[in-house]
Amino acid sequence: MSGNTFGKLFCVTTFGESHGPALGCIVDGCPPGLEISAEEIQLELDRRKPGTSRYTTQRREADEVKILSGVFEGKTTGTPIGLLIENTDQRSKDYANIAEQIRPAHADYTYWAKYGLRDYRGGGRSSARETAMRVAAGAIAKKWLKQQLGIEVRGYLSQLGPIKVEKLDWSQVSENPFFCPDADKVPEMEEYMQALIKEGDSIGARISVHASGVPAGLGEPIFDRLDADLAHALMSINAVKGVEIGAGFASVEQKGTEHRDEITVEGFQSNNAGGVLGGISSGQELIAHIALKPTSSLRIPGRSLDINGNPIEVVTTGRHDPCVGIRATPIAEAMMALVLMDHVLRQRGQNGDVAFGLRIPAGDAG
Ligand SMILES: Cc1cc2nc3c(=O)[nH]c(=O)nc-3n(C[C@H](O)[C@H](O)[C@H](O)COP(=O)(O)O)c2cc1C
Ligand SMILES: C=C(O[C@@H]1CC(C(=O)O)=C[C@@H](OP(=O)(O)O)[C@H]1O)C(=O)O
Repeated sequence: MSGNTFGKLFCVTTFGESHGPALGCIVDGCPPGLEISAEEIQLELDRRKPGTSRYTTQRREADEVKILSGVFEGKTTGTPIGLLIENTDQRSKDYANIAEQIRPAHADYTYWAKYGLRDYRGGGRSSARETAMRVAAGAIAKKWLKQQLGIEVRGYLSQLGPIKVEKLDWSQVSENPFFCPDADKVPEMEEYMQALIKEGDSIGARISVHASGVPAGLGEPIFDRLDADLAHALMSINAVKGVEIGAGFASVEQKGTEHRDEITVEGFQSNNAGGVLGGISSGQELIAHIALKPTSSLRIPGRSLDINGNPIEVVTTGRHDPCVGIRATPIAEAMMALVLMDHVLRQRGQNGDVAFGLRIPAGDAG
């Protein structure tokens, strides 16, 4: 298997390269009867697409999605859903000069080592352009989760380089190109990015994703723990170098009395667990964070080798995101939604829709 499919009962396979004619995916396992339209999927794709602000890659793609199969008279039929997006603004000639060069920190070297050839036009298959299809599939999962269980998956930019976001106002997230939930931080981010773009350098970022309305009991106890599947899904996004669930690495400095989420009749009093205990959802908000590395394609010269091992100085042309994290929020949301839908279907398959045992309120902590 070539590792292009994600999920067990709800599976997504993607195909396509950044500069090929099109990108596509097959979404398999979606139950019949879900009302879904290309327009609804488009709304999610428009949140991710390139070229929408001066702080992202200037490649202009409409990312217009076509539904090829699996939907009849506006409803899913239960058969594979085929989705397609045509590439329209490739400008592959911009990459001719790096066809035989290895960009440090991109996938050029490892694709060459594994396959002995690579599509150098843009990042080829390794370009995050592929994530458009994950967002399209995620739109289906989001709609189904909301309709079936009232689950809502939302994300935001929680840090851009040195700028940390402390305030979480969900109404602000869609009001700025950064997905920043604190309006007061936006001017600082703009100023930071303008200086960075002038320099020609790039920067890392942190994205946080929450799912509300997740019932207790989703997940598996051992290998396919909900948190393990979530970490897998989020780590599979290009440029992700770290995943945290709940308190994550801050747990290292916590004492047990601080970390344990105490329970009263009102519910959980905190959410350090991030909504998962023993690999199974606790009914609290499911919370994850990801660290994205700075973009590797830079116009500032850097030392490297060509594919024959000769020392070179790489200068990358083409159109690139100065901070890939700025566009990663819808992708992280999509991956969380895909995991949740898969686990809801698995729970129903094994246990029916029955809620067993005590239900503890999520509490104010989420
Ligand atoms: C939304 C998004 C946009 C990206 N844009 C670029 C880009 O414009 N240029 C680039 O070199 N890398 C970009 N990347 C990162 C590369 O896709 C990634 O570094 C590459 O696939 C190598 O994989 P790795 O970083 O996960 O090891 C982007 C990643 C994401 C998630
Ligand atoms: C086109 C998109 O972003 C691209 C992600 C990307 C990369 O290396 O990941 C590199 C750039 O494109 P190319 O593949 O042409 O080098 C970005 O513009 C997109 O997200 O739709």
